[in-house]
Amino acid sequence: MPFIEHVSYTDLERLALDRFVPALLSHGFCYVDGFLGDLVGSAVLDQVTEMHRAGELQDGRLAGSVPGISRRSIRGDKTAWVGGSERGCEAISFLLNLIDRLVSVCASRLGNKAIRERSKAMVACYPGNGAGYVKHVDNPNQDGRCLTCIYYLNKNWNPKEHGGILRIFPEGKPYVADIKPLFDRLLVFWSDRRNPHEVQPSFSTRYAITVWYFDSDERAKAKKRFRDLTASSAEQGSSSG
Ligand SMILES: O=C(O)CCC(=O)Nc1cc2ccccc2cn1
Ligand SMILES: [Mn+2]
Repeated sequence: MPFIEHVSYTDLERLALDRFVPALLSHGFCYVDGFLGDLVGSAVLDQVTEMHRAGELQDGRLAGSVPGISRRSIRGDKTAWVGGSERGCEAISFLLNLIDRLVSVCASRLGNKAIRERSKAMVACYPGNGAGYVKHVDNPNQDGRCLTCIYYLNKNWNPKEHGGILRIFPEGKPYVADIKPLFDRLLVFWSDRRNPHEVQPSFSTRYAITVWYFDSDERAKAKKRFRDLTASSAEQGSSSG
């Protein structure tokens, strides 16, 4: 059996191995431009703008409502959750399939991560009224989310005029990363406390699609903790009831 000189990797695998894996291991985040190309990227944008026009994007929810503080002052996005098989989401589904393949190539090289499942896709729109998203960590308490992947859809975005920068504050690093939400840009970062981030006030309509990939072990433990929590609170309820 002759030694194989080189295994021909697809562009996607090259992207994963040469760009995303090294950057995630050293900086904790990585983004690439031209992920889908203009034609397919524009098809995704058209489907998202149609969802917005059709009123399918609703105010983003907060974990707990804080009396006296408007939700909008914390996060001003409007969102819709998409599985990908809905009618009119074919281009979004293609995007999700590509990100799935990218992450699965990365997963085997990102240490002991068993990344086998993900959330639905969250289509988000900041309406451009100055709303943003205050500094936060996506997964501060081991809920299972391991990687955050955000695909941006904003053509001719000028931060000086439109704001809307995603600022990441990488834990323990002496710098911040200012990321423009540019059309056809894919950003991936660790969802945990390594990457606090904020969306600065946006003054033009700002679209993005986010998916979270789970570490199956952490996810299973989180689900068990939740089951035990609900079981014990139900017991307390019945005993005190
Ligand atoms: O659009 C961007 O550049 C990032 C916005 C962002 O951080 N969104 C976001 C949205 C979330 C929705 C539900 C739960 C947690 C969440 C964490 N982050
Ligand atoms: Mn976030």
